Amino acid sequence: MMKATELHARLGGTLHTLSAASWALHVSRWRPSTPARFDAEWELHPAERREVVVFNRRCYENRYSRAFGDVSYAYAGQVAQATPIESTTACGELLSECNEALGSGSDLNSCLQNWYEPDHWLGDHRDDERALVPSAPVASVSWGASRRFTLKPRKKVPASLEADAADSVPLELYLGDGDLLIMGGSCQQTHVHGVPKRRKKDEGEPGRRISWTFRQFRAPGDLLARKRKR
Ligand SMILES: O=C(O)CCC(=O)C(=O)O
Ligand SMILES: [Fe+2]
Repeated sequence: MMKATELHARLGGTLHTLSAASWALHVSRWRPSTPARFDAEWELHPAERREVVVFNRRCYENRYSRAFGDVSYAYAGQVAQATPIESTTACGELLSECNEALGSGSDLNSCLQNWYEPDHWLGDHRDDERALVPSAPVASVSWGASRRFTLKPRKKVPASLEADAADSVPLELYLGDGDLLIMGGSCQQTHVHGVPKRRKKDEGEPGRRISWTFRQFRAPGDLLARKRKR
């Protein structure tokens, strides 16, 4: 996997150091939308927000979301049924462009697409499902209205991660139309991230936003092999 500094040299943008072993690379206006493409993608949002179980309570997600990829995966207490990624869709195009951007060896293979109305948001969390390849970066592409995106050091990290989490700092970004964000290193172990509720003082006009988050799941056989070892 390419180092952060190499990726930065290749893609430009701003490289943010988050801790001794975590970083985020933000490239503005990497693959911008057009009004027609944005509207067509917006139409694809599921009719209902997903019902999820958080701390044993049923609730609805504060956004629309849909999983794409070859694998169904457990997410916030339920199993999201993933739809295969078609190469002709925006999701498919952006997935191959992200893999190309990350360089040879990159094998992102799944997507969580999110649709946000101006009053939608996403709480702090880590993309740390057990089925993900932990060393693979997480790449996201945003379209539409700019939204605040926050990365915060975890309050407590296990002893095994203390070295990686050394010098942890928070980061706040605005993700605008076409922006690429790559979270790398130990980011999913050292930090939580989220898209907070919009505030009046936030940058930009309130509007709709779509994001695609690309991640790498282990091959199913690999997951089984790991389960057996436990
Ligand atoms: O909408 C975003 O930029 C963040 C999405 C995200 O963190 C996720 O889907 O796990
Ligand atoms: Fe996430």
